[in-house]
Amino acid sequence: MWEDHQVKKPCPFIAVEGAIGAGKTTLATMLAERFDYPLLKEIVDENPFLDKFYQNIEEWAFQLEMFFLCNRYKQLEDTVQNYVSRGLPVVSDYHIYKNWIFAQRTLHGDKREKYRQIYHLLTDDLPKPNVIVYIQTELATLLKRIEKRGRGFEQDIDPGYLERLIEDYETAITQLRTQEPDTVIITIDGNELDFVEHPEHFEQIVAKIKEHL
Ligand SMILES: Nc1ncnc2c1ncn2[C@@H]1O[C@H](COP(=O)(O)OP(=O)(O)OP(=O)(O)O)[C@@H](O)[C@H]1O
Ligand SMILES: Nc1nc(=O)c2ncn([C@H]3C[C@H](O)[C@@H](CO)O3)c2[nH]1
Repeated sequence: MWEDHQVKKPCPFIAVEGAIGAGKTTLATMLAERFDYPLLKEIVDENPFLDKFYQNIEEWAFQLEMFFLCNRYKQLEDTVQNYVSRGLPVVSDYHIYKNWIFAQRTLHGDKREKYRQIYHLLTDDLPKPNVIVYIQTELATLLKRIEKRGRGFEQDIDPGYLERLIEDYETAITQLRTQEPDTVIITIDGNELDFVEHPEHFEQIVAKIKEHL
């Protein structure tokens, strides 16, 4: 029974975030299994714009960002309906804010402004994750992981683009801490903690998350 002074914690809605290849899908999958929560996973293989985008970012950015936004909006709408609004936990390998992080990097001028308006219209009233697990990584780690995963269209990604995204993520996480003070943000050192090879590293992450559930 809850005493008066106890505050009931919200149902876990956990998002794993980090730059390209940081290990979001890997960690989110492991967490979903460990906590026995459903996993909300990004669809990559059916994206018709990704390889074109990496060949010519200027030309394809708007189509790609809109595609990601609409897809994630639909996925999250379903997730809210099936889980969040029913008080059921869920773990996701992205946070919707990621759309705006990327769009600010890839879109400029009029297109960015149009995107910004649509982004807010679609996402402002969506329930947001209450726990963010942020995998912080340096460039060398990302390059290694991208190579290891071996997706053809990512092999020629400009390291400068990744470097800027690492900085964009740092800025975004700092902003989220201020804008959403009730959201728990757990930062993981993705260079030092290897939750794939070292079970004890995974246990450390699980223990940290459990403190907030
Ligand atoms: N801690 C880790 N140690 C070693 N390899 C890892 C680790 N985390 C992920 N990997 C490997 O790195 C690659 C990228 O991982 P993953 O697909 O989970 O990244 P992601 O952040 O979801 O990527 P994206 O941004 O493209 O969605 C995969 O081959 C995965 O097996
Ligand atoms: N431009 C852009 N905007 C996004 O919202 C976005 N989300 C993911 N990605 C890229 C990273 C991986 O290559 C690949 C799989 O995550 O897709 C994105 N690229």
